[in-house]
Amino acid sequence: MENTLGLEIIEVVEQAAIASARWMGKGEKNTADQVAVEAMRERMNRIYMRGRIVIGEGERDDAPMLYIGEEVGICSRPDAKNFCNPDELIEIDIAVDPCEGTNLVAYGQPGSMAVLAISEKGGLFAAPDFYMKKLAAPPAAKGKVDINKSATENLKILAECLDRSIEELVVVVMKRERHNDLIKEIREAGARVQLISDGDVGAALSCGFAGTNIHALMGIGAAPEGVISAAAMRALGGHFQGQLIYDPEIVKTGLIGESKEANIERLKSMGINDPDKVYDADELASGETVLFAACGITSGNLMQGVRFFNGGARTQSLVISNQSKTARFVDTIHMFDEPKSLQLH
Ligand SMILES: O=C(COP(=O)(O)O)[C@@H](O)[C@H](O)[C@H](O)[C@H](O)COP(=O)(O)O
Ligand SMILES: [Mn+2]
Ligand SMILES: [Mn+2]
Repeated sequence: MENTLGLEIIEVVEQAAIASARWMGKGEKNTADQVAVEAMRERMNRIYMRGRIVIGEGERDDAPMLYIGEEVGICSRPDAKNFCNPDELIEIDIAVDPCEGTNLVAYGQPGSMAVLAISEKGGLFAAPDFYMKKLAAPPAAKGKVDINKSATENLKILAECLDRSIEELVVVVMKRERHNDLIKEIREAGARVQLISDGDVGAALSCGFAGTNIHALMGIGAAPEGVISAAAMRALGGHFQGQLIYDPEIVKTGLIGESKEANIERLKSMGINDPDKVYDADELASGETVLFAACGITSGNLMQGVRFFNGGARTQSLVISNQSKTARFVDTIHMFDEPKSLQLH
């Protein structure tokens, strides 16, 4: 599954990032998102694969493209037999966020990226469009920190695992009213907090690498992004746990239905009978093969954003595979027409 797909998905995220980056700083988040979706879908549909979107642009936006359940890839087409033998290809599930951090792109802020995760059919948790309480931490703390423990306890464990003091830890938390108590607790425990407005996939991913100066992600973000983060952390060997949040009182945004009871029913109808279950990375991304790819739209901790020059652009991407056990940073020059020069950096 991995061989050529690992290379093709780089181009998928690159094309989405380039399209979105053209709208960087223009204050139009919907356009920045839409062009990324179109570019991602267009490139994805040129891959010889039988893919199905399990996490996509679906529920929140009622999107017409890359919606949950959409079949993608040449070998999913009705006329597939003219191009490939679909029976020889395994079916794969795909989780996408063509523009993760649409606000970041629209306002020219750091940390936005085009991302996707891939596994065999059934290998990615088809998370409902709910919120998710998340805990991400570096590989050294895998299985040691625990989302059921308090932030204070986890910071003590994390400090031990990373052989540093709590004061030397940085925790990323989304700047939301629902996190006021969490932020207070982290600060009182002695750690430092990096508040972000958007983009918790990038924050989770940053925990997987030493040198980012980010040691944990705590708090509540969106569930689909949680699955994508889990896929990356599973492939990297980092820690990730997620727990669905279905009580509108907790998230304080009113975006997940009117009542806790109705949400529990909705989860049941999706086959989720234990709404409080804590999922770890191996459950959210359970497939034998898990591939993750991201391309920076605006610059972040791990990747530079898209840099346009006369006739071309330069991108930086990251592809992680649990099979080849590689985290590959890919630096690409894209030649649109005939550039007068090729930008080296
Ligand atoms: O920032 C985010 C937005 O993603 P996108 O719409 O693709 O640009 C995600 O990283 C977050 O996980 C999440 O969507 C956010 O926390 C939702 O929470 P809220 O803004 O409080 O409704
Ligand atoms: Mn997102
Ligand atoms: Mn998005």
